[in-house]
Amino acid sequence: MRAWRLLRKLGNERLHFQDWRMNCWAIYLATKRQRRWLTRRIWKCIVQKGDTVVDATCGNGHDTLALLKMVGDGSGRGSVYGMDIQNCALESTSTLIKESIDPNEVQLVKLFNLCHSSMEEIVPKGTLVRLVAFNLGYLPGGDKSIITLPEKTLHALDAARRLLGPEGLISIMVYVGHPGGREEYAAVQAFASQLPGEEWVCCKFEMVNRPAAPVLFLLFRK
Ligand SMILES: C[S@@+](CC[C@H](N)C(=O)[O-])C[C@H]1O[C@@H](n2cnc3c(N)ncnc32)[C@H](O)[C@@H]1O
Repeated sequence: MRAWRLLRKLGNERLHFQDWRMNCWAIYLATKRQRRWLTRRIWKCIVQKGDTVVDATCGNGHDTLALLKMVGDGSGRGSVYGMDIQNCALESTSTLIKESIDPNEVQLVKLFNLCHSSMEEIVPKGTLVRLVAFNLGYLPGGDKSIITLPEKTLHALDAARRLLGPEGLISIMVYVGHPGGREEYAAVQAFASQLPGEEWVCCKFEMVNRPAAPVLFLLFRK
């Protein structure tokens, strides 16, 4: 889907929610729930049933589950490759999925204890990935000293770039409020800025009057 079609679709969505809060989409980044809502609305415009997608930071599994619901069509098509470097995160993800999804759909998710910089090792060669989702930072409710690191994140973004098919999306939620967050933001910004404009449309949602609010980067492949 071309970027302008996505924006038009989002614009139509917005018409269903006309109230004072909706004058600016950026307001959707104000709370965690609103951030999730906006991010998933965007993913839904891109992801189709039967697609292959990657969750590069499974955490507690909320994004993995949302992606699974988007790709599963009840006929066994669609795949979600999920990874995290913490076993406890993968266990939470696995439990959430088993509790929330029809057992037939559970097998569409493949979870790996792996650094996202190695994501190319688990996605079968030749597979065109529709979406790669990054939710950076630390595991909510977990050890806050275990965070995503700019160097690994940059390798992972490069791997995601190679895996992504045409009209696909790399979605990156960056948290700037914890130590190291600003450096990671700068690294993601630098990565997005150097992607060629003929092939990529890169943008970000950023709260201009809340410097510590998370920033959503969207890298669309034309
Ligand atoms: C903000 S949480 C993700 C939240 C998750 N998307 C959800 O919906 O609950 C970030 C996760 O990234 C994981 N992580 C940190 N470094 C990583 C790496 N190099 N590769 C993969 N996962 C990593 C952390 O263990 C943590 O669980």
